[in-house]
Amino acid sequence: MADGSANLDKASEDQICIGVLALQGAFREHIAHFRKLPGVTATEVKKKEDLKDLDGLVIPGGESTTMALIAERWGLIPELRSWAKGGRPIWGTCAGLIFLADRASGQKEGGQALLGGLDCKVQRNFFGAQINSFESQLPVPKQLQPFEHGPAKYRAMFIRAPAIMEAGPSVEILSEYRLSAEEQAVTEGRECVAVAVRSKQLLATSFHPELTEELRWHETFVDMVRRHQQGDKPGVNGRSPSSASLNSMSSQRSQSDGLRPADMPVYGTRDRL
Ligand SMILES: NC(=O)CC[C@H](N)C(=O)O
Repeated sequence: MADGSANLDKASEDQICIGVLALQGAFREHIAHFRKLPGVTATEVKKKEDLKDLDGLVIPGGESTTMALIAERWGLIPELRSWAKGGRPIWGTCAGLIFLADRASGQKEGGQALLGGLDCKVQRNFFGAQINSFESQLPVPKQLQPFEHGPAKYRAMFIRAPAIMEAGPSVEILSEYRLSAEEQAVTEGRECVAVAVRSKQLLATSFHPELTEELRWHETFVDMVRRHQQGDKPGVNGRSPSSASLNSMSSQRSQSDGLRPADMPVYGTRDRL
């Protein structure tokens, strides 16, 4: 009995709790992904009390103006700001990236409340309207390479997606999207935009890993959370994942290079090979 309870204590020590802002958008999909990872509890955040025991927070994709309006109406903006001030890890996907950015263009009239903290300028709807949504296979960034499993490309879903147009010196660019000649014609010849970045405890992606079978972005965020708990700095190039996350990683992937998984083939492709 005594041994059993000691094991339980150990298990709960390693357990981390990730909250996903659940006001609007793709929060259920994120929660389902996190729940596939051992040692991770994932929970919805709808009110300030839900922030209390979290180790990490995700701001999902959806519609950033609507999400900001609901958060304001429910009095959550100051609570989120003070939670973020603690330097705890936050991951913003798509609308969540807009939420985290210090500067945004293409906002609706009157703008929207941004949480800020990420020294970036994002352009809302950079890749066009809903009808222009697409998916692409992008090279796995070297910062994810320590997790050496799965294909060398990851599947990125861009849904009315923003792009990161400018990034400050503290921001590490994890992934870029190379623009086609056609796309460059409307971006004054700019060749690529950033679509995934990390800065201190913040991770931000333009695309939606939670809508694919890809788990490596979720594993990366879990690793950031564990490192933060251990008082460690966020991972830098070439560093191996924390031992706890190595233990938690699934070593098998059903995908193989070049094969599109049969999860959500909903959009046309713009592959950058
Ligand atoms: N899929 C998304 O999260 C789209 C974000 C949307 N373009 C916005 O401004 O909020």
